[in-house]
Amino acid sequence: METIMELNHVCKTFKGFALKDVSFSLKKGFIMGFIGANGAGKSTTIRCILDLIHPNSGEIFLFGEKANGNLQALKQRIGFVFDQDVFFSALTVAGNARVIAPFYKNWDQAAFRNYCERFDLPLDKKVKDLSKGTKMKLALAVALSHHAELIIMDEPTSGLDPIFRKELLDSLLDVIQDENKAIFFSTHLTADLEKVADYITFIHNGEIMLSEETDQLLERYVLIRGPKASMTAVQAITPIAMKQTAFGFESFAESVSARTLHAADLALERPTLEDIMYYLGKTGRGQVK
Ligand SMILES: Nc1ncnc2c1ncn2[C@@H]1O[C@H](COP(=O)(O)OP(=O)(O)OP(=O)(O)O)[C@@H](O)[C@H]1O
Repeated sequence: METIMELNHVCKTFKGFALKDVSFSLKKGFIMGFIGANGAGKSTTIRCILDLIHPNSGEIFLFGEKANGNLQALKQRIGFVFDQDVFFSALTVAGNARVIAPFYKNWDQAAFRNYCERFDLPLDKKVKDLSKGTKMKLALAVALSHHAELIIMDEPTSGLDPIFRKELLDSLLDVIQDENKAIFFSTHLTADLEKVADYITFIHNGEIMLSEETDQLLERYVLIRGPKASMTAVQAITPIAMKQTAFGFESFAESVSARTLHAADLALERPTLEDIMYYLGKTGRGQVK
């Protein structure tokens, strides 16, 4: 599959924070989730991709073309959603669409109306009177209505109720049926990603800790719980992390190394993405890819 987005050794320094040597890529036909703690550098990375800020070094390619300084043309092929107000607040939803439409060669008014219906968006309501979640729905409807090949979203599900979040995730899965498209989005809601993301990229303190297939990642690690008496056996496999709990201990280890454990009083569990983020972030032990 063809690569649609590629970051090569991107660096950006602010006072007190730096994106360091950020490299990863996304292929057509896939959804990639971008995760990391508050202040890890997700929005900064997305702003670099969209040429809203300029990296100090490194290269970004979109659709095989160098993006820095050339994004105006490429933006036609990108749908983006930010967690901030980007609309004309005094205009209605329909009015905003009228203003935005001419900027996109492939604007599809029928698709926009369809998404408005599907997302329960009131066409005749002024944007300033919409709730935060409804504004997010509008941003999504716009992003999906000009046949973008690459959808980039910064925290699209924040402020959305669980029902709409589910609808949104279903819409993303619909969009990705077209194998020529790809979706990249940051979120703190890792459970959502386990449902839809083919790939996960994890950033920690401005560095990419890992970028790999979600299934592979979830299988790579294991959570081990047991009574204090079994701690020595688990320590012997040199787990990535281990902590005492009220009932014994919890340990986070590579699945491969845990294969040698046979104690009957140990419970081995597949970690969630949140567990993986927590333990790799805390120990700084992600594999740089
Ligand atoms: N224009 C700027 N000038 C100086 N520092 C900045 C600027 N933009 C971002 N930063 C800093 O860069 C760091 C990373 O911020 P960023 O918004 O990329 O994190 P994030 O991973 O998106 O966090 P969150 O999940 O909280 O949204 C933060 O410490 C932030 O204060």
